[in-house]
Amino acid sequence: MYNNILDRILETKKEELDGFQMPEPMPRSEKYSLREALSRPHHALGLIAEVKQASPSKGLFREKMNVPAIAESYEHAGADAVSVLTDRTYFHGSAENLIKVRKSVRLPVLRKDFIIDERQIEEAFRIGADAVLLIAAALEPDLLYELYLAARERGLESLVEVHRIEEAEAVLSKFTPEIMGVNNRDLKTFETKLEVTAALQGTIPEDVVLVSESGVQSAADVMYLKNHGADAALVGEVLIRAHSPREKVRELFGREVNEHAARA
Ligand SMILES: O=P(O)(O)OC[C@@H](O)[C@@H](O)c1c[nH]c2ccccc12
Repeated sequence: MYNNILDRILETKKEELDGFQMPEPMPRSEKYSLREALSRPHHALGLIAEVKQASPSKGLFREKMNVPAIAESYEHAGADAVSVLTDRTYFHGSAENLIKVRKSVRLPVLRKDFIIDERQIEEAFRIGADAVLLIAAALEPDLLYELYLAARERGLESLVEVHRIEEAEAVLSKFTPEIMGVNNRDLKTFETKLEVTAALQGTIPEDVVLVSESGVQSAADVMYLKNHGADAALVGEVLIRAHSPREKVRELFGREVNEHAARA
């Protein structure tokens, strides 16, 4: 029936959109640029730290999540941006979580969801997101480009996510996003291999900010990505599971990685 989890998620998303309610616009605070933040990161490798309570592959990461406290600890640890899952069904996310993060940090906030309809872009704008995720595996190139333009019209940036070279080439044959994500997670097996980022670095143009997503577990992983073309990493599970997200960021992105980069 589904050749991967994404097909199942997208079917649910389409049903959810039938009952879609557009939220009232939040008062917009300052606009933060994700591209700018990732172009001059606090550490040797940029960091988008993720607020994600559960996932289809791993289940629940935490019973309860103090979202403002987690977001603040990310900011104090030197994250360059915060990614917030707003998908409710499979990730226990919510628009409310994004609003809480928006109110807690002075950083770019990325809306992480399965966006297939312009109404979700308008919603992202209204709840205070600075950027949205657009998943190439979920969108035909024309629709992906339309949603990218719809985001840009609202002053929102897009992180265009690919899983393999063919997807990247299909996107790049149409337009060049300012920020691209390489998702190291195989949507069929849920296995993550950081080599996926290394394999794609030659395909993604130099002037595109390259974010490696998923599977980062250690400082060695961060150094590997730094040495294989990534400008930033998007990290969720290890941070959300950590007793102290702030300590975990320091362990993964801190001194050792900065010293290594300085020597390189
Ligand atoms: O928890 P991890 O392995 O650090 O992965 C984070 C992030 O990359 C992952 O949550 C993700 C990447 N792309 C997505 C698209 C939808 C939902 C989730 C994602």
